[in-house]
Amino acid sequence: MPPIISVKSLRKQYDSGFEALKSVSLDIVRGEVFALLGPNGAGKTTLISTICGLVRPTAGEIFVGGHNAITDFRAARQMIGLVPQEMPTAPFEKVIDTVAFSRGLFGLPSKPALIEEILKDLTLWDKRDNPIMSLSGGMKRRLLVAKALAHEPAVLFLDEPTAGVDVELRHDMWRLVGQLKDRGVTIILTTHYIEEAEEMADRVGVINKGEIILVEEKAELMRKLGRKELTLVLSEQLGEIPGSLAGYGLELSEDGFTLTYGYDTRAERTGITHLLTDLAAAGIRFNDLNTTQSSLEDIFVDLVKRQA
Ligand SMILES: Nc1ncnc2c1ncn2[C@@H]1O[C@H](COP(=O)(O)OP(=O)(O)OP(=O)(O)O)[C@@H](O)[C@H]1O
Repeated sequence: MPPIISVKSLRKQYDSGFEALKSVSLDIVRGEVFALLGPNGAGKTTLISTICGLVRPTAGEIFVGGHNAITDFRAARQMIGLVPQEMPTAPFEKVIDTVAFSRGLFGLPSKPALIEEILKDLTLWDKRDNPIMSLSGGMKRRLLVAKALAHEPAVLFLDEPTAGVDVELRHDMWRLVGQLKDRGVTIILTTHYIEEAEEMADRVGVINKGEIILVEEKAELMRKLGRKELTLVLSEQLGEIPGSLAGYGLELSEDGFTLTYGYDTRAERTGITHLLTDLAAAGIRFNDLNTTQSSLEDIFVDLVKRQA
């Protein structure tokens, strides 16, 4: 199946001369949830804004559902719903009117049953006749999603959907993304919260300094780069790691009471049995042990650091 979005050698140089995107190429698979991760200033918003036609690229091509987003802007834009980070100001407008208006902007006939369904899905139906300014922060966020869905887009962009919201709303957003995906909507979200990508994404792309440095299935990424750590809490303080254990690459904590052993989760032989035998031979005893697996967060920080 052809990708629903295809970005080819996209460059964006702002008028200041700053190059925010350096030859970015990326395909988005129909129906997937794609999380775009990157530190502040990496180019996430620039990339999204360029695909959505809000920022003009300096070079490169963008196709949305096969439509060239530059020469056939209207057809491409029609397929996209964009949930921005902030509410455009129309404080006195009624909730239901603003959502209906968003649909009208695309020149589509009104469809009250659809607007009702969207507002109900987003638990805003009871507030439909209230002015926007009377909504709580969380409701305003949901209203932004409702507006973006009003013209029945095939692709939904969520720019930092849960920045600065409480835990409950964050989980609501995650559930909502799941429901939309089930209905076949392709979702692209930017986030600083790795936990969010870990929770929702099928694939993860990492952007840093205007370049996509990695695109991978989330599960594959965690399998490939994931490391496990075995931590041993020692019974007695250890001054230094004995020479007989030098080959394991152990780390001794400053207080001399914790030994950490990192191993590759893919390795067939992790060496733990040998390590424990060698520890016993060296007379090192421990009271407790635990293992931890590196999270997507560790992997991400490591990747970005490597490129610094
Ligand atoms: N209109 C502009 N003119 C000049 N430079 C800009 C403009 N907009 C963005 N930039 C620069 O381009 C770079 C990428 O910005 P962008 O907003 O795309 O990053 P981001 O990854 O979305 O960051 P954040 O996570 O902080 O939102 C930044 O260095 C930013 O200062």
